[in-house]
Amino acid sequence: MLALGKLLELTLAGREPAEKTQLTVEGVRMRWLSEGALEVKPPEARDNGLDLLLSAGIHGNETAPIELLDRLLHDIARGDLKPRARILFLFGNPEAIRRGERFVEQDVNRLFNGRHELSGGAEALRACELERLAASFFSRPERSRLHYDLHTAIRGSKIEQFALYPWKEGRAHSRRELARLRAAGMEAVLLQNKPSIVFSAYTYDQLGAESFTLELGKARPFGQNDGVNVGLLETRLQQIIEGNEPELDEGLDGLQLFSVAREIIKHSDSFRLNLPADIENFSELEKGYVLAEDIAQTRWVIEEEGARIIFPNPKVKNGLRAGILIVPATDENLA
Ligand SMILES: O=C(O)CCC(=O)N[C@@H](CCC(=O)O)C(=O)O
Ligand SMILES: [Zn+2]
Repeated sequence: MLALGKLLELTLAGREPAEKTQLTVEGVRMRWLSEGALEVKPPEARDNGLDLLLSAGIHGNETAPIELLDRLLHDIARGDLKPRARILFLFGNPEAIRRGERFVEQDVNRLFNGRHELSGGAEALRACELERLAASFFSRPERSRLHYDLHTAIRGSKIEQFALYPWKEGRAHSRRELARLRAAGMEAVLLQNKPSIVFSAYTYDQLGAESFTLELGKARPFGQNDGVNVGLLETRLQQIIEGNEPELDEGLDGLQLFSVAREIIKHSDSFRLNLPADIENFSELEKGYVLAEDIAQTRWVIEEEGARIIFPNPKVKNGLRAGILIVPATDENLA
């Protein structure tokens, strides 16, 4: 296999490759751009006009998605997977990946859309670099742009695999992309309804890509991901890469849709979340339940019918999201 196919090994070792560009037997050009960043370019005659950004390891302990991208890259480097799409592979937070931790000082996925400019440190610089790499990759006009930012969650989930679809004023969520996600094994999609500071929101909002955060299961260390079944997603990604994806109809085939009712923001060290430590994502919450309490007698009381909680995390820094309250949504506003 070509050395550049070993992007993960290089990243884990903190090494730069001796040769920055290599050609596979199929004439596919692989170009190392920076730590954890590799561009794959099919020969001109085979290029189908899709620019596909695949990122993982924005959180360093979420290893199943990193292993998935590593397998795809190996297959390309060996000539077993023959891309028709141009692809950018990104391992988001190399130092956190090496340490097996969500982040070192700051959560990189809270530093996009301008936020990295408001702070310093290695992770703010990395968020800036990831924005620059994505912007340069998605700078070619007249091409389709697709970004999947792959994650696993801190806790178990009543709905194992789901996507979060960013929001932008005046732009409708695409039914076709939802059908594609369903075919890739996603069981639910959270349709966002306000701007956000995560990576997928940046590429959606600023770079015009169809972008998603995908949650694939529970976060575990490298080599312990048998319980995370990425089979359907892996097959669909191989098809997208090779440009032989089966026709998608517009049916959503049981895909559950949710929208955000409220984001629970932790304002102070007095913040208390009234949920058991082992609560699963998508757990339902009764009307009237006091979900959280914070400084100055602030109380978060459930008022919504059919409310559920995802990503509850009282340990986040003050000012950040400590959970999302979601409610069922319909498909009526899809384009
Ligand atoms: O399990 C958790 O609490 C977090 C899992 C995770 O990292 N999720 C992403 C979602 C990004 C988005 O909102 O699109 C995150 O919190 O960064
Ligand atoms: Zn994550």
